[in-house]
Amino acid sequence: MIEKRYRWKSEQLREHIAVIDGQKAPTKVLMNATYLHTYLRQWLKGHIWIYDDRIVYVGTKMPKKMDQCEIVDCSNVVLVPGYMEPHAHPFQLYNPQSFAEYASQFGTTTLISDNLFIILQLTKKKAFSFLRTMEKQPATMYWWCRLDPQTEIEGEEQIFSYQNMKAWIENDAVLQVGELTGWPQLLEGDDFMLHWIQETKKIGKKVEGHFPGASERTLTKMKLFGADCDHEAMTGEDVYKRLLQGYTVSLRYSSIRPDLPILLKEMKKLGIEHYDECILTTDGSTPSFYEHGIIDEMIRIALQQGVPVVDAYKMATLNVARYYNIDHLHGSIAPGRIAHINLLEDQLNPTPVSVLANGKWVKRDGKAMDAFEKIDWTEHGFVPLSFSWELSMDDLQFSMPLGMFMENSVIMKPYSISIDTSCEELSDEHDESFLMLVDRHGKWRINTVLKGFATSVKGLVSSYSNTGDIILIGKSKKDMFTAFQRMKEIGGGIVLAENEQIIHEIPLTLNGTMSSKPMSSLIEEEKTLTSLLKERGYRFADPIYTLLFLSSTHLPYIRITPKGIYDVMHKMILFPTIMR
Ligand SMILES: Nc1ncnc2[nH]cnc12
Repeated sequence: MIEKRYRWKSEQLREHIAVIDGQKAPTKVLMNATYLHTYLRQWLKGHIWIYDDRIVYVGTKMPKKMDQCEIVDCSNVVLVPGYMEPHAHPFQLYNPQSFAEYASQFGTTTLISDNLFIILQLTKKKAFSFLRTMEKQPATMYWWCRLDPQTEIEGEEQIFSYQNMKAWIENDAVLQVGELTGWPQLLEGDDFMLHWIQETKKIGKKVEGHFPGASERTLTKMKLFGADCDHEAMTGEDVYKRLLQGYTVSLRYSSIRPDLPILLKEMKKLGIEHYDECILTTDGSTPSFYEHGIIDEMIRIALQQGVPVVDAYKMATLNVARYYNIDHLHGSIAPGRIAHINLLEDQLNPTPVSVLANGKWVKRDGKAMDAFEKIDWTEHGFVPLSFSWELSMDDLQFSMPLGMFMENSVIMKPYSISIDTSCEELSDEHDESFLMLVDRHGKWRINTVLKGFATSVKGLVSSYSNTGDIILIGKSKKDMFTAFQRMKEIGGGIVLAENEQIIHEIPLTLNGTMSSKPMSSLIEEEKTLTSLLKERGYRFADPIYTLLFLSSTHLPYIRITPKGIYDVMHKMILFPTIMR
């Protein structure tokens, strides 16, 4: 439950009215502003009054009372509403706090985020306490609730129990269910999923799909079940199909699918020049992808592709707010809205020089204002991993006949292993590596071979995975062991070892899945890891996503999961895990 029953108490609303009546001074006035009015689709000139965290007036008047009011002359800037990321996965090495803090510097001050890591790792009580803490930050944090774990785990029924689902869906900070990675089950008759879709729609919240490559028929059926939006369009044709079926379409630009420029080009060719039902998402990219911006970067691409200026901004503001039914709070510079405002040097440069979030300066004249509160992670149940079990060299036995062949960063196909895996170290002459997934509590393990990952990565260990279990990949059993021992010592993380030396590590001290460091450090750590892996023969776009999705069953064709090697198309475990 959210602590506050209403966004603003009755007495606060009376104060807002008192400002208009001249009995109280606003806290800030943005004077002589040229600002984008997303309802009128025009750039207007005027003064914007803010009281605490809310815009209370826009127009040509100045307030009667101005004592202790901060007056900001905006004649040299243009103002746009704060940007909204409608589909964040705030746990790609970063954490919800570090991501929000970093995103705010680029003007993205409202995030609607995946609850996957939270629902899998925390009790409901701890999770909701964390959500309440995040509400106190200058960025606005909303959430979406998964209906499936996108992997095969024991105890799924307890995590996605009736009580848990009901509490999550009814939580005021939760705006939608999805993404529906388990939609094939729904088509096959899963009434659990259908029930929660119905309950969600009943209370006016949204349902997001996950329909890559879906046919017109599937899109129609999923629409009939209740899906509202999908972010998996990979071509202009896909966008068209989704709009035709009445979906809101999230246009994506992410580290594994940087599709936006192509989508916009192809949309134009197909005659789609109306953007009101389109929104923009970076879909949980890995840290280094965000080096040059977040949603601001997507607006820039849209402008470069010739999208009309107002539409480019609307896709990042009002369209998102309208989709989620929160346009009374977000998406425009108008009375009643939360004071998320970006100050730009120029309407063609969407990266702001100054940013107001919840009425507070989070960036001023190009400088970060340190406005975010520090989080006590331990209090919220995010602690370094501790292990009460030992890995032994006996665990590193690889006698499986079936391996996983990487088609790209995330798509894996089954193949027959023909190399000798009884040796201590595999040759650098080929691209097959040992692969093991081991329970973070040490109860089970499953070993196979991964083809295509690299030619000379000796030992890579990661506690960063879909389920939080431990992945070991490498040519050398000794180096896999060395990396594992180091990962244990640092309380979780990604560790690369070679010749029994640690050559790189990314500590992930928040349950082994997220870093507590700021994004700027993390970007460097991730870049180093990627270049070390590339030097050793990793040839795809995103090794972090490879690690995350090795056990994710929403992707074809074969996965390594806590229940065993899993055939996605036939929905069956081919080789079960071995108890240790
Ligand atoms: N389905 C998913 N789960 C977790 N992270 C993601 N990033 C992009 N898609 C994701």
